[in-house]
Amino acid sequence: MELLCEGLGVDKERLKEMNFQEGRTMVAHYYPYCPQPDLTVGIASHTDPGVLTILLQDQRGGLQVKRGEEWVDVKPVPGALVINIGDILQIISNDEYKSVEHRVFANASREPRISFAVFFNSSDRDSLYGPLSDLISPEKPAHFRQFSYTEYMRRFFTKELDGKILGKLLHRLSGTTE
Ligand SMILES: O=C(O)CCC(=O)C(=O)O
Ligand SMILES: [Fe+2]
Repeated sequence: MELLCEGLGVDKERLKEMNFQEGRTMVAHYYPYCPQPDLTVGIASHTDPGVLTILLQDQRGGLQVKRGEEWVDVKPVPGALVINIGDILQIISNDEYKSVEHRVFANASREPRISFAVFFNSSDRDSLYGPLSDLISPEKPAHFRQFSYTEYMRRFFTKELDGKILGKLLHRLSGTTE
């Protein structure tokens, strides 16, 4: 978190106040062998809703991230952690950081695929979030409106996972703010 604040040039107390460490959740994923991997997916394309995700994947592979219009394999490296930027970081950084769209193929290998993710989310569900005031200026107005985490998660879970939903939900510049 301190590195993030340094990168953004904002006071580290600003992120501490948001209690993202306390709102962390760990999830274990188990992808069983899929005999017809061309007919389905492991996890459909999505961005993670929180601030950051730390992910440990095993050696089977299958995780991809979207770079521009291209899907790129995230090759498993023993002992390496994958850090994903989530939607909330994109919002509070006023688009300085972009959340990453990713997906997982169905597991074609006979052995199950296992991954562990730690999601850093807000623990304070009712406070209002939006771009940090230090990052807003006449040259760079707020790209997102204010919202509570409860509102954001309700919208996240009532939409199907379909690529990047954040722009459609809260982005002021896209013309589709709901
Ligand atoms: O299993 C993986 O490698 C990715 C899991 C994931 O994207 C998620 O839990 O949000
Ligand atoms: Fe994810």
